[in-house]
Amino acid sequence: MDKNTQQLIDKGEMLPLMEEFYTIQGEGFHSGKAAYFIRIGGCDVGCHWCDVKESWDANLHPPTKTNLIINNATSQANTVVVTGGEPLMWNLDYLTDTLKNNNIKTHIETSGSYKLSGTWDWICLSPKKMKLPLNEIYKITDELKIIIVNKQDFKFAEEQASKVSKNCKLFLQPEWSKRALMTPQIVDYVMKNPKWKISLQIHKYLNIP
Ligand SMILES: C[S@@+](CC[C@H](N)C(=O)[O-])C[C@H]1O[C@@H](n2cnc3c(N)ncnc32)[C@H](O)[C@@H]1O
Ligand SMILES: Nc1nc2[nH]cc(C(=O)O)c2c(=O)[nH]1
Ligand code: SF4
Ligand SMILES: [Mg+2]
Repeated sequence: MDKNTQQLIDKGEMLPLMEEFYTIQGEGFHSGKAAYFIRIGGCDVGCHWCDVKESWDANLHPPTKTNLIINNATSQANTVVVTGGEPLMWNLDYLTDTLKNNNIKTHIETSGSYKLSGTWDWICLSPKKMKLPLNEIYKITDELKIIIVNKQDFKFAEEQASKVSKNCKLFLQPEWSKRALMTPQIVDYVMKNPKWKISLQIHKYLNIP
């Protein structure tokens, strides 16, 4: 990569964009809400069940001018969800400052394993055992979303819930390929522990992006 592109990436004026699409938020607290998704490439967390492994190698996703992404988003939506890959691998200050100047709500989906950048109206933290969130994000996270792959993940969920603020919304989401086995266990767990809610990936049931 040339020096100029690298400098623009460092300033957040370019980002390795994988895809952008206007859809319905399918997960968690804002499930059902129309939102423009910006998926930035690059992730080194390595969840074996990740549903966007194509995002992992940032080099496969061309550096794109952040202003172009912003223009596309603001012409279509009033809420943007920044996801990846792991979006916090990149400087998101320029993206979110400009979106907010345009009165767009900024939401992020993150594992929290990199330093926070950007200004957020909504932070959805989905911690991963292989690369835990940095401590700084727990207290400011609006929503904790734990992926349930097996029974041990309920214990992990409670450990992670003990670190967030008391106002943080708590969600358990079945890992997609294990949903037949784990969804009934989540239903049972939520009825016994009603501080949690279940989050289904409704976009996958609706066959939308
Ligand atoms: C693809 S990740 C990208 C953002 C960030 N890397 C993260 O993990 O939060 C977006 C959301 O999808 C969840 N997710 C990924 N693969 C999944 C799967 N197979 N089943 C259920 N949820 C999944 C993640 O835990 C995260 O909450
Ligand atoms: N519709 C829809 N909702 C989503 N919520 C979180 C997603 C993500 O991949 O981060 C996602 C996604 O990929 N599609
Ligand atoms: S942290 Fe997110 S993007 Fe990275 S592997 Fe895990 S689910 Fe996929
Ligand atoms: Mg997804």
